[in-house]
Order: sequence, then structure tokens, then C-alpha cells
Amino acid sequence: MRYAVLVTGPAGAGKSTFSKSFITHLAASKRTGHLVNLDPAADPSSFEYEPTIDIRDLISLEDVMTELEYGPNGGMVYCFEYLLQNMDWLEEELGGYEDDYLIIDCPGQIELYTHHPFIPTLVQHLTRMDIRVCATYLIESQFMEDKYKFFSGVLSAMSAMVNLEIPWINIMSKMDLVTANPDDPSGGARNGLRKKKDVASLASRLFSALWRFAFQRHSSPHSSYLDPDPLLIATTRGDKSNDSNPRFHALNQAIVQLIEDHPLVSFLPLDLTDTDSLEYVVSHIDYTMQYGENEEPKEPHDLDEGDFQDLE
Ligand SMILES: Nc1nc2c(ncn2[C@@H]2O[C@H](COP(=O)(O)OP(=O)(O)OP(=O)(O)O)[C@@H](O)[C@H]2O)c(=O)[nH]1
Ligand SMILES: [Mg+2]
Repeated sequence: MRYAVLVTGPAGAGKSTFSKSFITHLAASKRTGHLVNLDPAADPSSFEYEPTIDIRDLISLEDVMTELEYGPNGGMVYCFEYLLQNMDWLEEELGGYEDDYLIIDCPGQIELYTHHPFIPTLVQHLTRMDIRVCATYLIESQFMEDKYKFFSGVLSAMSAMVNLEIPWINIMSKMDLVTANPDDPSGGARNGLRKKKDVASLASRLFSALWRFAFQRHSSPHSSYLDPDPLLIATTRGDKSNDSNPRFHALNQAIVQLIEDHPLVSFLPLDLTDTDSLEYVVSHIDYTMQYGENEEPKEPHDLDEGDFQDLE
């Protein structure tokens, strides 16, 4: 069985950095992983880790832009169209990596996920090649600094997610940039998480913990923000301090409701400065793909077996 993890998300979310750390982590655990660069715009000099498979061996954005005079975005679309027309190339490259993990670093053009059928088509091809696929979608923690950015980030994650019918894990990257409030009795999102046993509530607790972080840092004078319950209500109720048009309140309320009602939109925090954090995310990915199910089952380490029954 082969496994592939698509690393997706908007530009600069930390996809390439996460992919590299993921590979390094696998190597440290004596597991074999291969980096697949699917970003035709990647700068080769920035590769700290040489990809095993590189779309730029097939087509590069630079060539498309100089030879066909495309702009960067149209060029990216062209590259992906070209890739899909040449799937035998990828198939051949993917050759025989049995029991290996392929970490597929994708480009950051959000349109590729929301407006074009590229990723779903790619997934179909991979599945046909007998590769078990899961997708990660990274949003950087700095999105939390602005609630509208956060909304749009969450909604784009949802939009990308509903386009793909494969296991999906949202990751809040760059958590090292979020400083925990020392007054927070829960001791921060991740420590709090470790105590939680219930998978169903884990997601929403994390979500509201992240939300609370954001407001504690930036809106501490507004005590009503300190403990929003449930997560996003503060944005629409009693939030007269911002300059948003009141006409949008009903729309905002509906969006809040949508996010709340959609239990799939939750995030795993990722702090690459902390090995436990990376391991936690990797164990979720392993579990999601049932990695090595015939061998030793891997489960997120701080959860009990029984917690997963509800999910099945
Ligand atoms: N503080 C911090 N910075 C990070 C982290 N991950 C990535 N960065 C920085 O964020 C920037 C973008 O990181 P990349 O990994 O290139 O992001 P990407 O999603 O691959 O970007 P594109 O491929 O351009 O869409 C770089 O300057 C990284 O050094 C992280 O965990 N913490
Ligand atoms: Mg990248």
C-alpha cells in the first residue's frame, strides 16, 4: 500500500516548511517518505530537501511564462492542465514506492483548490494507482489576528474540502507565533488538548481555544471577548466596536452558524518548534489513512481507543 499526503493551503501558509519537517520526522522514525514537489513555481535554490519527484522536471512556471507569455496565475493553471494531460509521467515517477509515504507539496494558488477540478482529478488518478490519499489544508495562525481573515480562511478551507471526497485534516500552522496567555488557567491550547479525551469535542474546543487566543491578544480591553461561548458569537453580537456595516450582521451570523454546524472544520495546531506538536499532527495523518493497518495501528497518542468508535 502506498500513501500520499497532499499538503495544500493558501500562499505562504507554511506548506513547504511543513513538508520538509514531515519528511525529516519520518526519517527520524525510520520510516520512508518521499517529497513530491507539485509546485511548478518552486524556487529550486530554496529546496533544503531535494524532492524525489519534481513537477518542474515536466514543466516549470518559468518556462510557461517566458515561452508562452502567460502571467503567473494563468501559467499555473496551464501547468496543472499540462500535468493532468501527462499523468503517465507522474505515474511512472511514482513507480514502486511500496509502503512509503509520499508528501505532496502543492502550490499556494487558492483558485487551484476552489475553482478548478485539478486536485480532485489528481486525487482520482492517485486513487486509481492504488495510493491511499489524504489532504491537509494549512492556514497560518496569523489569520487569527483578524477575524475577517479568519472567516475567509475557514470558508476557503471548507470550500476546498467539500470539493474533495477524501480524508481531510485542517492544520493551523505557525503556532509558534501565537503566544499563550500566562493567565490562562488551561495552560494554552495544546496543554488543554492533552487533557481532552473526547474526540468529538476536541475539534470545537480547539477551535474556541484558538479563537480565545486571538481575542485575548488583541481585544483584551473588551472583557466580553475573553471567553466567547460558543466560538464566534462575539463577532456578531455586541460587537459594535468595529466598522462593519450592520447590514452584514445577518450574513455574518449565518456564516458563524455554518462554521459552527460544520463539525469538519476544526484545526490541529502545528508548532514546528515543538517535536510533540509535529508528532501529534503526523499521528492524526497516520490514523486518518490507517497507515500500516496490518502492522501496528497508530493512533493520536493522547487519545483513548474508545474515542474513535463514534467516528466510524
Ligand atoms: N514562525 C514560523 N514561520 C514559518 C513556519 N512555517 C513556515 N514559516 C515561514 O513562512 C514563510 C512561508 O513558508 P513556506 O513553507 O514557503 O510556505 P508555503 O505555503 O510553501 O508557500 P508557497 O509555496 O509560496 O505557497 C517562510 O518565510 C517560512 O520561513 C512556522 O512554523 N513558524
Ligand atoms: Mg511552497
